[in-house]
Amino acid sequence: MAYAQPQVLSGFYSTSFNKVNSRINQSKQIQVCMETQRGRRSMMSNHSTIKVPHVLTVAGSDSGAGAGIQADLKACAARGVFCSTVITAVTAQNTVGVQGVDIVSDDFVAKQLKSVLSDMQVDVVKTGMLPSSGVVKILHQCLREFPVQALVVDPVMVSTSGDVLAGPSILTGFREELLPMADIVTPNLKEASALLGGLKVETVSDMHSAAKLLHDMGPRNVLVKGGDLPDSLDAVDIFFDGEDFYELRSSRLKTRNTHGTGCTLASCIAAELAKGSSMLEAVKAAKCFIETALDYSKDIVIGNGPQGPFDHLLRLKRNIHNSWKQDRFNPNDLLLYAVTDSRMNRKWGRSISDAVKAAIEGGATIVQLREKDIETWDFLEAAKSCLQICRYHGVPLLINDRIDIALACDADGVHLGQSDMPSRVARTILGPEKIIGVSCKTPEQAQQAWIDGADYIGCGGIYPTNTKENNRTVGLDGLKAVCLASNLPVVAIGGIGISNASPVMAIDAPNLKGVAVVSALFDRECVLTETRKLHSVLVEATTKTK
Ligand SMILES: Nc1ncnc2c1ncn2[C@@H]1O[C@H](COP(=O)(O)OP(=O)(O)O)[C@@H](O)[C@H]1O
Ligand SMILES: Cc1ncc(COP(=O)(O)O)c(N)n1
Ligand SMILES: [Mg+2]
Repeated sequence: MAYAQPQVLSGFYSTSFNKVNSRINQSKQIQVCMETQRGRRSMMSNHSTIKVPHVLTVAGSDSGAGAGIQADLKACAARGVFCSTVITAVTAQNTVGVQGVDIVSDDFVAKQLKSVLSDMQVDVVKTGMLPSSGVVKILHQCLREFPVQALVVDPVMVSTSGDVLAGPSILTGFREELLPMADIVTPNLKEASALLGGLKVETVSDMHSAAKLLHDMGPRNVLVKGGDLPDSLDAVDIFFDGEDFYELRSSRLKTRNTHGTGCTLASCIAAELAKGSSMLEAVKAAKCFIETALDYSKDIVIGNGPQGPFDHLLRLKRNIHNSWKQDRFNPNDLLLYAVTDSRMNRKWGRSISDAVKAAIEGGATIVQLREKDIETWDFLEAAKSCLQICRYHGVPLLINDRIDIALACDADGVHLGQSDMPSRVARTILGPEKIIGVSCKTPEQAQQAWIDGADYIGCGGIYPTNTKENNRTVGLDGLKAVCLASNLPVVAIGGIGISNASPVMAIDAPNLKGVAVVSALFDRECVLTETRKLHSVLVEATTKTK
């Protein structure tokens, strides 16, 4: 079967996703910027207890720390998820290859599995090196006894260096026990071929066929990874959910440091699932992470062999290198901008921090506290507790108007109106590292905000709204004029919700990064559900080719 040739998108980190309709064989090109795909919906149960998203990896140890358990731990740490470990084998491994394998006994694997699963509220299990059919059987039994939210199976068989990590004896266990209970299986070309009894899997077209055949073995989703596709300019993976095929393409980085990409990809998928992402979102986020991490690490030198490890913790490194400019504000964080309103919270009987927590669980990517009618003391206390929640999830917290509150709680920045403190004065007070946003209705105001050292512009009201009295509506034309005139990223605000966010995002302006919402999230019974719905709408809108 021939598949439509996807167009390769240009630009830095331009992972692209090409949905191929399985029936009519037409393709739809969609692009996702990796930074917008951060899953942030972890599960927190109530005010005082925080449920940490938890992945359990069942895999082998790699002494060189590029792959296996070590890669899984680092990948989960990088994605903000707790990771526990059941070790199935200890390998003596470096950048040259695998010098030895010591298999952990079936009984002791069972003991580790029971220890963790019986006690630690695991959300997602991810498997890597399973060196014997006995281990596959034990895992199958344990997962029946202790069911988890999702199972990610990376059917590791041979290392990149060509050394065997699990022999053909495990194939039956995979086919009969693990794949039918898997939510996703992520074979590379060789593994897909082995699972399919030696079928040739060498081209993108072969990968489509393999994904379909593997899906028939029972897993809910299949990702056939094309890291080893010969002569491919892109790193192409094929995702099949049983209905549609997606070609996930990212630029192929020229680097020797690709040892552990498969383990990392599967762990990232597991981590995103544990945080509440859908499968496709999780896979896209994981693919984007690999591309960024490989690019960041392409020139590092560890070891003398042909297969180096890469650096998973690039974010921490960036901080160490003090390049704060990249880290302090990411314009893509404007995607789903939640603005609180104390009146609405009172109406629905929830605290500010409960509202913020639910919005973040639903996918809010930045939060602004806009509390017009509370005492300073109460505002500061609320800001402190919201900041704790935001920091935990890596979501920036801004304060509306009140520079004093922002400074007192060390929030990430402020949002200012045209009649508040001018942004150039705010910048001198707050210093270079804080985020400053400014509300603008006209191209002139947008130009001024840039001159004054703001980081982003809030443009609105787009549609009529009751949240802000006497607020002139600028409409989609006004938004477009501001975007065109602005050197800064823009977030649209005013009367936007699930039903009308798509046309806003569809205006042809690359610096329009997202929508800010008040009532659509907070004047509703369930903030979490509404935020989730809006998040899906925005992800869909930003991934469609304009
Ligand atoms: N040089 C590369 N540049 C960009 N992405 C890559 C590169 N090599 C592998 N990948 C990606 O890393 C992930 C793991 O793929 P692969 O290397 O095929 O699996 P495995 O490590 O299990 O053999 C895939 O998403 C693949 O596209
Ligand atoms: C313990 C262990 N698990 C998995 C892999 C596969 O990783 P890669 O395919 O990148 O070599 C590995 N080399 N070692
Ligand atoms: Mg690899």
